[in-house]
Parts: sequence; C-alpha cells; structure tokens
Amino acid sequence: MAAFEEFGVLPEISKAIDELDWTLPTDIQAEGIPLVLGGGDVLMAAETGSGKTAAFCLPIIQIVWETLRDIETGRATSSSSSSAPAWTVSTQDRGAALAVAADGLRVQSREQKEWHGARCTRGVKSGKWGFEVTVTDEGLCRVGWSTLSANLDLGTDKCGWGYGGTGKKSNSRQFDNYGEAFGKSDVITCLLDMDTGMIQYLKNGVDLGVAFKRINNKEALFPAVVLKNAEMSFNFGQQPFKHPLPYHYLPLMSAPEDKIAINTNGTEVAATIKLANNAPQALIIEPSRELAEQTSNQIKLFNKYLHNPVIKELLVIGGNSLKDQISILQHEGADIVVGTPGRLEDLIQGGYLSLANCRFFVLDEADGLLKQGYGGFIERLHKQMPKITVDGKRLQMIVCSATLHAFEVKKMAEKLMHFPTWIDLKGEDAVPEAVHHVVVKVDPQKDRSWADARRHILTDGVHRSDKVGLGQNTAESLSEAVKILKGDYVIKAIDEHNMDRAIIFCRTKLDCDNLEKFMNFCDRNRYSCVCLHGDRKPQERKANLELFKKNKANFLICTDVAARGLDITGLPFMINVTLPDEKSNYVHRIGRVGRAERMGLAISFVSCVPEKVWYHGEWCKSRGRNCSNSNLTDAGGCCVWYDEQQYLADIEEHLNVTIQQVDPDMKVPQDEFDGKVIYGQKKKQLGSGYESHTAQMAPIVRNLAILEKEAQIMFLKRFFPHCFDKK
Ligand SMILES: Nc1ncnc2c1ncn2[C@@H]1O[C@H](COP(=O)(O)OP(=O)(O)OP(=O)(O)O)[C@@H](O)[C@H]1O
Repeated sequence: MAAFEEFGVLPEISKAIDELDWTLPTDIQAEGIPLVLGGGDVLMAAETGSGKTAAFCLPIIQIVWETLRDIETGRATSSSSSSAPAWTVSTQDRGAALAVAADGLRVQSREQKEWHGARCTRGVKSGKWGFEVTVTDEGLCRVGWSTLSANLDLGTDKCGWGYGGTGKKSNSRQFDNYGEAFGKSDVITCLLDMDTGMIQYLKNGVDLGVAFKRINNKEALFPAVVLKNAEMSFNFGQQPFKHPLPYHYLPLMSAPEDKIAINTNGTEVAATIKLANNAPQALIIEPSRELAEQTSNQIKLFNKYLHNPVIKELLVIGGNSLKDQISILQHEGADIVVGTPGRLEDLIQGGYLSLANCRFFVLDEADGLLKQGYGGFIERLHKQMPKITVDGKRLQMIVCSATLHAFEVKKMAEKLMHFPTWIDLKGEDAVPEAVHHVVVKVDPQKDRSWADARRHILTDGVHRSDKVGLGQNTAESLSEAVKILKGDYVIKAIDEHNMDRAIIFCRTKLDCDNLEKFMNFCDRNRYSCVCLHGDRKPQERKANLELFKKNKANFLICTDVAARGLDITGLPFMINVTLPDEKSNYVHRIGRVGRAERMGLAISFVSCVPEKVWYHGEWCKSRGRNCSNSNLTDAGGCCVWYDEQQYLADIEEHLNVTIQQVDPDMKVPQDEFDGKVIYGQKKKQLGSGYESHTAQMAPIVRNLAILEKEAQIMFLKRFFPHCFDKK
C-alpha cells in the first residue's frame, strides 16, 4: 500500500501523489490528513515549506469527491435518519453558536452576550430517568428538560424546565430561588419522574429537593441545556455516574425503545440531494492572487485520477475576468472554490456565489488574512455557511500558517471553530532547519564606498531636498548612504555566491522598481530580473512569476506580496534588502527557500544607522504615487525613521536565536552549512539523528529504570512485607 493510502487517502489521489515523487507524507500531512478526514476542525501551525497545502487539500478533495459520488449514486440523502440516533446532544436541534463535540457529549458556547441551547437526540415518554452533567468551564448555564416545541432558551417558555448556575429554577420565564449556585467542576444530576410529573436535581450527589411538581405535560421530554460562554459535558449513562441515581431512577441510556421519543427537530424527510451549481462544498481563502493560483494548481494535480464524478475547481481572483467566473458558476458549477478576499466578496455580495452548501472553510495564511483586516469578512462568510449541511455533515474549518501564534488567530479560532485540534509542530514561530539565514550589517561609517560610487542605485528620493553626500555626517546623509550601499550589496551577494536564482525582498514598490532598473543597468543578462508587486498589472505579475519559475529570469524582486506561501521548487537563495517590520513576515520571507528539505541561504541586510523611508498612510492623498512630502509622519508628512537594528533584535527575540552575522564581503563562514551542502538541493545523508539521540537518552533511561525498580520494591515491601521476611 502506498504511504499516503495508509493515512486514509484514496488510491486515485495517492497515484497522483506518486507521480510527484512524494514518497512519504510530511509530518504536518501525517497529522493533518487523518484529522480532516475524521471530520475535525484543525489549526495547522508548521514551518514554511512543510507541505501544509497538501495537508488540507488532499482530504478536502477526497471528501468532496465522495460526497459527489454519493449524490450521483443516490446514496446521499438529507440529514434525516429514520434509525434512532444515540443518546447524544443533537447537532440539528441547537443554537447557532453552540458547538457539540464529535462524541455528542460535550457542548460549548463562546457567545458572550446571547444564550445558545440544545436538546438531546432522544427523549422519554414515561418512567423515571436521570442523567448527569459536569460543568467543565466557567460561564452561565441552565440544564433540565424540555419538549420539542419548547424554545432552546430553556426555562423561558411553558414547555421547558431548567436549573441554572446562579441557583435559580425557571419555567415560563419565572426565575425562583432553588438549591444553590453551581459552577466549574460541579456535577448536576437531572431527574425526571414522567409518571408523577416531577423534576428534581442533585448537586454533587446532594439532593436539592423537588424543583417542579405536577408539570402538566403530555409530550415527551428531552434533556436540554442552554449556555452563555460556558462548557458542559453530559453523561446519559454511557459512563458510570459520579453520584448514584436515587432509588427507582434509571440512566436514560437504559430506557427501552417503547419509552423513547426521537428528536425530529431540524431533520427533514429523506430526500435526494442536489447541489446548486454556484454552491461549492469547499471555500479556500488565500491572501494573494499568486498563492490562490498555486493552491488551485495543486488541487488540479491531486484531482487528476478522480473521474466519475469529476471535481470542478474554480479559481476566483482579481485580474481574471469576473464575467467568466460568473458564467462558470452559473453554468458549469464549482465544487471547490479557491480565491482572494476581494473577488470572493464581489461574487458573494452579487449573489453569484452561494455558501449554502459549504462544508469546508479554509483560511490559508490565516494570520496574514487577519492582519490585512479581513477578520470581519471571514466572520460574515462563516455566518452565511450552514453549520450542518443538507446531508448532515458538520461545517469543518481549517486554519493554517507557519506563524499562527498571533492573538487574533486564537481569538478567531475560539469564536468560530468547533473544538479545534491544534497541530503545532514547532511550538513557536521558527525557521526551518534547511534554511541558513545570516545578516550583513550595512554600516556607512565603516564602509565608505558609497562616497565615491560612480554608478549606484537610484534611491527612493526621501532625501531629495536634504544636503547629503561626502563630508556630511548627518543622519540624512548616512541614511542616503545606506540606500546606495544596499544596492551595491545586492550585486556583491549575487556575485559572491554565484547566484543564478534568487528572490529579493524590498520594503516598497518603489524600492523594487529602482532595484530592477539598477540590476538591468549593471548587466541585463547576468542580473536578469522581474518584479512582483501590487502596482504591476495582474497579467504582468502572472507573466513575471512564470518567467522566474521557468528560469527565464534569474531574479524575482518583490514586496511582501510574495512573502507568504509562494513555492518555487529548489530555490537556493533569498535576499532581504530591508528587514520587515512585522516579525512573522521574516519567517515567511525566509521560508521561500529551504522548502521540501532543499537547502537555502537567506541573506538580510541590516542598516547600522536609522534609515529614513517612505510611509504613506491613509492621510497621503496619492497613496504614495509621486508623493514628495518627505516630512515625518508626526509633522503631517509621509516618512519615518526605520530602525533595522531594533527590528533585528525583535526578530531574534521572537525566534529565540541569534542570527549569524556575515561581513560585507558576503563570505559565509565555514560551518555545517558551508561546503557540505549545495543550496537548492537536498542535504546529502540527512540522517535521522536517532543515533546521537539514543546515546544522549541512554543514561537518563538507565536512571529511570533504577528509580522505577526502587519504587516497585518499596511498594512491595510495604504491602507484602512477608515476601521479603521469608528471604
Ligand atoms: N510529502 C511530500 N513529499 C515531498 N515534497 C512535498 C510533500 N508535500 C509537499 N511537498 C513539496 O514541498 C513544497 C512546499 O509545500 P507547501 O507549499 O505546501 O508548503 P507550506 O507548508 O504551505 O509552506 P508556506 O508556509 O511557505 O506556505 C512544495 O514544493 C511541495 O510540492
């Protein structure tokens, strides 16, 4: 069996993977694929280039295909089930913000302002029954019994009877003192005597007395709960109760069929499902067009051998014809949509793309999307997606990035995701081992070559009206010198390392354009380059990326638009002309090399003096185009002093490493990277490292064995002293 099949992947998909020469799943794939196939919400945090795209695409493709096949063969029906469901909390008969765990025995609502409730899948028509709940987190909760016609806000109408954590019982919105308050870790036993119409509760095994008597009810009663920012677990008798039920009461699980009623709320008569053309099963959001295109291409590759039915995949990004995308949605249809926020918003708002059948919601580079301000957009889409699809499947949300440890991500996950599993393969943000990253200090006071540089890069014009140049030892003059030196250092780095392929990051679009001109000026053939940034037309961006990918241009000069996710096989080198001010972007930029275990060298230039740079905000009318207001922002201008030393310190602290420093001659010192690896290729004899690991662990294991033996002997001596006496 092929390696991927062992993780539950269909043979047809596995065959397509084999053709890519992937022998084994990467760690994130080995952990992520089974979790997604198993129906869970997943947060995947793993380093750049570790194969996250396939970790979510493969299981999604598989489930989408299986669903299409079931629909085609008539096996898929809407969520009603004539066979009686188990005693669990219903995923159908529940409030929108109430999450039910996969086993149906734990519920959670993180909604702070509103109450959200749910009922059990089964109820009882007669007899004396009991179940237990445990409060597993702080918050407000009410638990008890209700009929199917009661509203989910238990105790607020005449058909629901509840007991709340504040020590009140309620029915018909009448709240009366009862028992005592309860909270986290308390166990509440809920008792119902259908024959006399009596409801009673125990708190941690202590009888609180009758709560409701002679309830005038002819309908079946169902266990019910309502929560406000709280969590609770249920036991209908699946586990031994923590506190025994009073005499004559039995666990609900043991109720015979003739006394059971089935919860039919939210379930409809079985019907064959038909999915609308414009209502895909999966929506994948990417932060940039290039990345969306890349993911879409991967899906096409993995799909290759899945026929009957064929999965229809659609890329929706700006720059491609909106009319064509609408036409495809209306006529051919799409099962998986990959897109960027802007175009997705246009299609959804225009009513061309429906989220009514969406069961996979993927946020790739999620922290990037949130930082770009798409949090509200994501929440709006999530609200429009059904939490349970027509065929009874739960909406699954998958969130990934190499840098997921942002507060915004955790907040969003808490709000939108359903008991998500974190796959965190690195702990905190980290740079892959396959990346050798170094910094080169740019010190215009030590390196005076800028002073008599006859040819130099056209700088960004920040100091156009300042007096700069030789003899001027002002901050402005040194800042201008840094800009000149950095242009030269790019050429030096390329020459020193014989780079014939590299991605070069600049801070602004203008810096990219200036570097492109400079490299062409130096030698159009040797330094052949293309640009990728937001001011270039979509078709040009696409063409430039292709030129670089196909090796027709040696260098790709770009802004952070290309920092995330771009996958260029075996890219050996990367240059940071200026460090990003956002720590996580360092990790993403660096991650363009050292992918799929191929070694990469990343060189970052770091100015030793402050550099004055453009910073156009909303206040800049032209948003930077031909802007010449070089005053500082606090004086109403569009410039700031950029402190790269500080950014370097921040990055080092964030990654908990000291980044190796290299002299301006760009020579990388002899270490385990140099000489033993060829950048762009896999490290030879990577080895598992187990051998040295075993040697390190051996003495510790030996000590543990001794301790274990001592503990066992102490135990035996204490409880079986006679065995030792005899000896
Ligand atoms: N199991 C595998 N075996 C070999 N190569 C793989 C495997 N999985 C993925 N790859 C390759 O590894 C490279 C990186 O994969 P991918 O783009 O999915 O990384 P990523 O984790 O999403 O990175 P980033 O965080 O930068 O977006 C790709 O070229 C991909 O083809």
